[in-house]
Parts: sequence; C-alpha cells; structure tokens
Amino acid sequence: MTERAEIAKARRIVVKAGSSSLTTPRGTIDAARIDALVDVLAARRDAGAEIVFVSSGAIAAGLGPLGLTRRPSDLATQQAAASVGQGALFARYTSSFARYDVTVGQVLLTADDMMRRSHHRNAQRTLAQLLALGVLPIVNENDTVATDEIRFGDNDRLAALVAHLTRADALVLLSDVDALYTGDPRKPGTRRIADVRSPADLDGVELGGSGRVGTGGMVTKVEAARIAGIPVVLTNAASAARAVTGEPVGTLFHPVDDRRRPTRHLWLAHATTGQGRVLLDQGAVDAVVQRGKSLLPAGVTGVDGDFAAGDPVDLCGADGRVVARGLANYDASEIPDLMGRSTRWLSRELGPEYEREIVHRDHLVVLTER
Ligand SMILES: Nc1ncnc2c1ncn2[C@@H]1O[C@H](COP(=O)(O)OP(=O)(O)O)[C@@H](O)[C@H]1O
Ligand SMILES: N[C@@H](CCC(=O)OP(=O)(O)O)C(=O)O
Repeated sequence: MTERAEIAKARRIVVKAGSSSLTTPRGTIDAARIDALVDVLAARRDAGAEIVFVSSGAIAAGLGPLGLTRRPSDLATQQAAASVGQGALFARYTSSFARYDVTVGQVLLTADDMMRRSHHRNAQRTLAQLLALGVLPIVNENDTVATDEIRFGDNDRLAALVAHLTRADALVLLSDVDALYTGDPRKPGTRRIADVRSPADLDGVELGGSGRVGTGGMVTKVEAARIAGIPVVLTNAASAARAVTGEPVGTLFHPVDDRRRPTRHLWLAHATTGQGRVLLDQGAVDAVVQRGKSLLPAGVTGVDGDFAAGDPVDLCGADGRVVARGLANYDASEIPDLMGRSTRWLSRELGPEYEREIVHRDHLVVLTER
C-alpha cells in the first residue's frame, strides 16, 4: 500500500495548521478560513477518522487586539499576545465545530511537559480519553509559560510529538505554501518535490526561513517529518480536503523506517535532551548499539554533567559522538566510583543494589542510525 492510500485509510490523523493559515495580516483570527478548515476536519471525521488538531496562531491572532502591527521580538509581549489570541482562536473553534455537533477540548503543552516522563504520560492519557469521549482535541504550545530556552517556538515539532503521543497513522502539516520546493518558492525557478523517500532526496534542497507570521520555515517541517516516523503530507490549507483523503497534493514524506518504534523510544529520542553525558569504551558502544544490551558500569570511562537518577543522559563513544540516549539509574555523582567495575564486584563490595545497570536496555534508544 502506498502511503497516500495509507492516509486515505488512516484511523487517526494529526493535522497541524500554521499561523499564516488561520490569521489575517491585521493580526486577527481569519474566521472564514478557520470555518473552511473546520469543514474539512469535520468531514474527515465523519468519514471515520479520529482527528487531533494542532493549531498555531495564538500570537498572530493576539496582535490586532493589542494594537500591534507586527510580531513582537520580546518574549513577554509574545506571551501576552498568545494569551489574548489563544482565547479568540479557541472560541472560534468551539463555535465553528458546534455547527457539526463536535465538542472540542483545549490541550496546551510545553516542551518541558514533553520531556518529563510523568507529564508526557498524563498528556498521553488525557488525549486518549478525549478521543475515547468523541472530543476533538485542539493542541497548541502553552506559550504563556514557555521560556526562551525550552520552547518549541514553531508547532511543527510539537505536531510530530503529538503524533507519537496519540500513535497517529498520519500527520498533515498545513502551511501557506502548497508543498516543499527545491528552494524558497518566493524565488523564481524552484520546483515542487512530490515525494521525499530518503534524506538523499533533500540533497541540494534549500530549506529557507518562515513566511509572514510563521516560525521555523521549512527546516522545522522537514525535521518534524523526519521524527514523526509515519507518512507526513505538507501542503497548504486550501488543499487540506485533498490532503486528508490521500490525494496526491503537496509533498509526501515517506517514513524511512517501516517499523513503528515504541512510544517510549520515540519520546526518549525526540522529546528529551540529555541532561549530561556518560562516556563509553568501544566494547560498551558495540554492546549497546549493535547488540541492544544494557550499559553496565564496566564499559563506562567518564561522566559529565549533574544529572539525577531517572534523568535522560546521552551515551557517547570515545570520540564524543552521541550513540544513544537513556534514563540513568544513578546520579552523576555516583558514577565515578562505579565505572570500570564489574557488576559482580560492585554487588560484593557495595551491596546488591549496585548490581543494577547504568542504563537499562528498556530505557535506552540508539541514535546513530539518524
Ligand atoms: N524549500 C522551500 N519550500 C517551500 N517553502 C519554503 C522553502 N524554503 C522556505 N520556504 C518558506 O517557508 C514558509 C512556510 O514556513 P512558516 O512561515 O514557518 O509556515 P507556518 O506558519 O505554516 O508554520 C513559506 O511561506 C515559504 O516561503
Ligand atoms: N504557539 C505559537 C506558534 C507560533 C508559530 O508561528 O507557529 P507556526 O505558524 O506553526 O510556524 C502560536 O500559537 O502563536
């Protein structure tokens, strides 16, 4: 089955719309375009799919009401605009979906929520429950509390992570451009790319910056497609109806790997950042990367950073390259006394609780295939 057919048959679809598709140049919600998009989502839902909608546009929709003519550069004003705009957007979604008797639920997430395993699980459970209750979840970043350091900024990566959270079958990214082009389509001579089947298909493609009100441009969309691990269609809002029914519009990013990885692995690989580094000798790199083994203290040669047991840490080879990420079983400060020792020695000398691995294989994901 081609991935286009898979989209036509998808039981659960995450659809993400960028700011430019939902707001006017005056910095207000674009009610007509929102209604048109809601028509599409309601129809696809009627045809049997569960839809999770990721909506940007809070900042852009808050500009007009605050008398701002362009996106502010400081975080506090962006957050104020998002607070105003998010309310306006959600009110419109509520009334627009009500035309179809569809109840919507607002889910605001931060990058930090995605990174913390317990928050991630809570978000997963809430989304599952909303879907079970027949509610259509509408997700955005919780801009009012996001800080500059840990912020999605654009919603493309958030949409890919929501696709993981909900185990969606397909992801549709709606932008102000109808496809990925060989270069910024605002320049002459660029060509549409209909399919991206492997990273090699992106060789020589110029991934430019964002349009009028968006953030991230094509770079974040291509990145989102890479991490989603499911078929991803990129097109514009005008082609949304055709995109969600699997017609050959826009650009289809084919998943590189057919295997669906467990949510836990996707979370570790894409939602977390290493809170420190554990250095491995070559034998340990081989054991972890080639043979899917746990990381034992014997193969550790060093540790960097100030992480606590349970934190995600990067596992690095002798050359410093990150080969895997996993949840540490020890605080960083404990590891120097353990490294290079056999588990048997540690258990005999320090007690049976020291028999545990530095990182257990169930909480470890190999990153070298990226
Ligand atoms: N290679 C490319 N192909 C398509 N669009 C591109 C490319 N490089 C840059 N762009 C620009 O990216 C913009 C879309 O990104 P962005 O403004 O962040 O959208 P959104 O608000 O939908 O997330 C388009 O308006 C387009 O001008
Ligand atoms: N969470 C932000 C997203 C900002 C943004 O510009 O995103 P996008 O339009 O998807 O590139 C908002 O709602 O304004």
